Amino acid sequence: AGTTRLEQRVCKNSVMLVGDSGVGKTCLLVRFKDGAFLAGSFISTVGIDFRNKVMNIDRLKVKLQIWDTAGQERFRSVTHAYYRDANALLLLYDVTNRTSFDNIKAWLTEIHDYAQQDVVLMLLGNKADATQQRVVKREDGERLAKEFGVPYMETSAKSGLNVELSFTAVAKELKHRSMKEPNEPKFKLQDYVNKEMKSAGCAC
Ligand SMILES: Nc1nc2c(ncn2[C@@H]2O[C@H](COP(=O)(O)OP(=O)(O)OP(=O)(O)O)[C@@H](O)[C@H]2O)c(=O)[nH]1
Repeated sequence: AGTTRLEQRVCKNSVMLVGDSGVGKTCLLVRFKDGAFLAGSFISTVGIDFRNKVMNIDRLKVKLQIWDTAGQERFRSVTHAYYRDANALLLLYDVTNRTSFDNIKAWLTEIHDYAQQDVVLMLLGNKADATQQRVVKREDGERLAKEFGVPYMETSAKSGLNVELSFTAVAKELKHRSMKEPNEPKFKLQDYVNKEMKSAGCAC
């Protein structure tokens, strides 16, 4: 008695997906939650929506409440209100859309203005499967991420590339922050992601 069994502890967190309209936020969430890709016509998110997912991280249940925001400008005031409750943000651009990449700096300003100072943040270059239409090089994404000190990787909601990994990395960081075991080394999100991609033999 008195000892908390690690498996029974639940760590609850809110993760928010942000980025321009059409970058693939809804598709990324659906791929992560249901393992499927929403092919066909593009239905823009209205306002905000959320889905829950429980992940097992180092024998601990990490409950993620994932908020899918509308990228369209006209819903910006709605999403602003949700930033302060977010523990983590996945900021997406579309590698086939230069404007969505150029807008990342504006998104970072918005995050700075509205989100918690210590929010876990990761930049994702989505639609990495679309090699023919690609206009933003991986190196450009890497450079930008480095400039702002944000972990980064490319994803594809269509092929599933790095989708699980991006959410796992964020969940691990959140778990480490809230329930660090004594003598546990500090978790470095970018190092974890790099290691996982390397062991998966990812050429990206
Ligand atoms: N090739 C490819 N297409 C994708 C990918 N992810 C999303 N798409 C397509 O991009 C379009 C927009 O996807 P959504 O997920 O609805 O975009 P969103 O960011 O949620 O857009 P808003 O709700 O308006 O903010 C859809 O036509 C998707 O099929 C991907 O990884 N690869």
